[in-house]
Amino acid sequence: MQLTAENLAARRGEDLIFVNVSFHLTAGETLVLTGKNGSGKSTLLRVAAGLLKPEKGTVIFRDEESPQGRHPGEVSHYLGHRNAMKDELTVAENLEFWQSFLGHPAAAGLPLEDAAEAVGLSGITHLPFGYLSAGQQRRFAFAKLLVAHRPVWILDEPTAALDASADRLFAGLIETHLAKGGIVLAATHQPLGLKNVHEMKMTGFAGMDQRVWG
Ligand SMILES: Nc1ncnc2c1ncn2[C@@H]1O[C@H](COP(=O)(O)OP(=O)(O)OP(=O)(O)O)[C@@H](O)[C@H]1O
Repeated sequence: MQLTAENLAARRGEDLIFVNVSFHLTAGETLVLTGKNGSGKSTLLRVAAGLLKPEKGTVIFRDEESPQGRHPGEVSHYLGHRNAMKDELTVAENLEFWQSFLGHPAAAGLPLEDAAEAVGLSGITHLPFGYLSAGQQRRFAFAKLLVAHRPVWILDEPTAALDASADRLFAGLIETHLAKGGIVLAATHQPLGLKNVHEMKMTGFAGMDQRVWG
């Protein structure tokens, strides 16, 4: 399994945000994007998730099922700054929606209550999402990644609004995903405590600088 980006460039409005961004990740690998506010981290993640068209370049996912390659958006979970949950629906209804929308019967995820337990919040999935605290909401947004299996996780500031125990819990869930051969592409200002992580420091239009972080 591999995720490859070649010479990506992206524009927001009139401005080119970055050019010549390339990376190659195989099963079990993580790329963390760092860089100051506005340097293009979210923009690159949105391009990888297929939510934004690149100005130039390609990003392709390949595995045994699709040796010719497919867009990673088809096989990714995207956790953005927002939680992508409806306040009026219960947690269970939200997760059921994502399970059927993102799920692939051949590679089922966890049952809802198991996913809730995995993020440390069993027993409250009957509550409307809007009743929950910011940290609880973020934990359930993360549970979305567990109810349907997808090999690539694209995470934009996954630990925003979380306490230290949730940071560790998310790091553990990410480690488990990587140990099973998953791929992670994440933007974060906080180290996630992962090992052997590649770092790409976004520097805006000037390009980027690649090194190992961990
Ligand atoms: N829809 C848009 N139209 C025009 N410019 C935009 C749009 N969305 C983002 N930008 C600009 O693109 C640049 C990159 O934004 P991006 O959100 O990718 O940065 P970031 O590195 O993720 O920042 P942060 O650390 O603050 O989350 C910023 O200068 C931002 O103002």
